[in-house]
Amino acid sequence: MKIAIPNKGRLQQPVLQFLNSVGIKPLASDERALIVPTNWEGVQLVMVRTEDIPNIVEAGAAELGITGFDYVLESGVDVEELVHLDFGKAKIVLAVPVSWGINSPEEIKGEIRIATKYFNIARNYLAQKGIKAKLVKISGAAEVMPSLGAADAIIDVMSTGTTLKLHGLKAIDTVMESRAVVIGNKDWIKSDEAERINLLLTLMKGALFARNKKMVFMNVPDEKLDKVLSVLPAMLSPTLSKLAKSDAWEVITVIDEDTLPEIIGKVVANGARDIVIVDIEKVIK
Ligand SMILES: Nc1ncnc2c1ncn2[C@@H]1O[C@H](COP(=O)(O)OP(=O)(O)OP(=O)(O)O)[C@@H](O)[C@H]1O
Ligand SMILES: O=P(O)(O)OC[C@H]1O[C@H](OP(=O)(O)OP(=O)(O)O)[C@H](O)[C@@H]1O
Ligand SMILES: [Mg+2]
Repeated sequence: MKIAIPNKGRLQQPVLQFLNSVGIKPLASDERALIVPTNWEGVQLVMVRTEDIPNIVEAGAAELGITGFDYVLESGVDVEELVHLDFGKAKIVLAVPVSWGINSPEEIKGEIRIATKYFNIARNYLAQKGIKAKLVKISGAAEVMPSLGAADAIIDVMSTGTTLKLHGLKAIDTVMESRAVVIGNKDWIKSDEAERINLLLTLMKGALFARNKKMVFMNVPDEKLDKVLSVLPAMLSPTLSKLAKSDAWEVITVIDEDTLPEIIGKVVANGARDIVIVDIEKVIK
């Protein structure tokens, strides 16, 4: 089975870390190798350009691929969107010079030139909004185009907004939101690999679900148990076991990292003791 992943760029490291959390690790091979074996027998990583991954998967050259959702839309391919991931988050925005003094696309006057590498996404967006524009196709460094005079405005990817600001531009509308996604070839389900691909997808969802979640163990005296349970969330319900040598319970539960400080504060106030917090690797549902 082949999984197409970015060979460079900002998605490469998070994708490798994510695969690592699923248990797939590239085996050492020539640094310049574009097809890399992994510790999973028969699973190979195909290292290609992030924007080429949708086409490679659609063509069936790789059963699975991990890329940005923006590139999936832009390439207009017919692939399965299998698992939406929690990294590579960015927005595609319409940005104009701050000096125009406008705050929305409706305020744009006349026909403008817009530089973008998201040609198809931009064309659809402009048609939908009824904005008259000529698209200037570029392949990067969009922010410099207005000051160069190559375009009046841009449709480009933004995360912190620092690059826009640095170039005297301002986002006036969000065209789409993007993050990394696992895509699959439409025919994969019929392939010999279907069973292994399904196992892999289950592990991926498990690793994703387990992120930012902690397993929490605590001891609670019998008379405090109801009060402690009342402040605990759990996937189904907390697990309870009676401690052998005292009139107390061990309570085991899963807590979201974001809410952990608040909940730990509450259980301590309600009488829980000896609290142990551990990372969860995967949750298979
Ligand atoms: N701040 C950001 N800037 C650009 N892309 C981002 C950002 N945050 C997330 N992404 C996502 O990462 C992917 C871009 O990766 P890609 O490898 O094409 O470009 P890169 O990281 O800019 O590398 P390069 O442009 O040098 O090839 C897109 O799917 C995009 O949505
Ligand atoms: O909102 P920000 O946090 O400032 O990030 C957005 C910038 O990052 C990317 O540039 P990159 O360095 O990838 O160069 P590129 O445009 O040549 O791909 C993107 O194209 C923007 O320029
Ligand atoms: Mg880039």
